[in-house]
Amino acid sequence: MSPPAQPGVPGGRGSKGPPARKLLCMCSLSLCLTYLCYSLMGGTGPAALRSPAALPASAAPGAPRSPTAFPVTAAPRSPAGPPGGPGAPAPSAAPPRASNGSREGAAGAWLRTPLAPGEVIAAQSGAFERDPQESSTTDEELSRAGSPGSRGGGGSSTTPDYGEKRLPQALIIGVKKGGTRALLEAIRAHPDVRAVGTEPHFFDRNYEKGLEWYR
Ligand SMILES: Nc1ncnc2c1ncn2[C@@H]1O[C@H](COP(=O)(O)OS(=O)(=O)O)[C@@H](OP(=O)(O)O)[C@H]1O
Repeated sequence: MSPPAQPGVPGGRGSKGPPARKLLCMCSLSLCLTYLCYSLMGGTGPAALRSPAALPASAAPGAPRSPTAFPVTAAPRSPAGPPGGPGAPAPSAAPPRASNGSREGAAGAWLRTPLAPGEVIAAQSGAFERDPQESSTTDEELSRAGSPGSRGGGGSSTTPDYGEKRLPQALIIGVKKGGTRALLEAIRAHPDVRAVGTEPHFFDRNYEKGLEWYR
């Protein structure tokens, strides 16, 4: 029969409480001091004064510290992002864009090189800007060149600006949203191609108007 342990006596049952609490307090205090020192040395801005509870788990005391794990000291962004990532610049291996705005250069760049989202519009507009001397023809140009009733049939089949009106040598047929416009624009980039600007819908809507209208 052993005597009951006296509180405060080392080795006693009751003596476990106070030292454990003291140890816990010391640990907490040291953690607080560590965090305070870390904030003063490396932290800047109001976020440095956040309480540890507000920190993410990766920045909690005891977790491995790294510059990116701490929200205040964000890692400096490198000027060039990862290759292929969103917003990444075009690879340097890509052929250079034509700077003189020539049709061949722009069209070639459009056809051969992957373009950044912002470049698509510029390249396309450069590629398909047509001067009056160009052989490609749009409906608007045809109607401007001919008389108002030139498509109504019975008129002359020649225009002063574009020569003889001829039936097409090739047709692009496709379902709606099948990419026919993209195909047309790609083919139209060739200087020897004349093409209508809008779909004439001859076979499905305007067949009754006849071939004179279609020319
Ligand atoms: N190469 C290629 N690959 C995948 N998708 C492509 C391609 N070229 C064109 N498109 C898409 O086709 C849609 C336009 O098709 P159309 O020109 O036939 O449209 S229309 O019916 O004449 O209005 C249009 O789709 P939406 O943007 O959804 O309308 C184009 O983005």
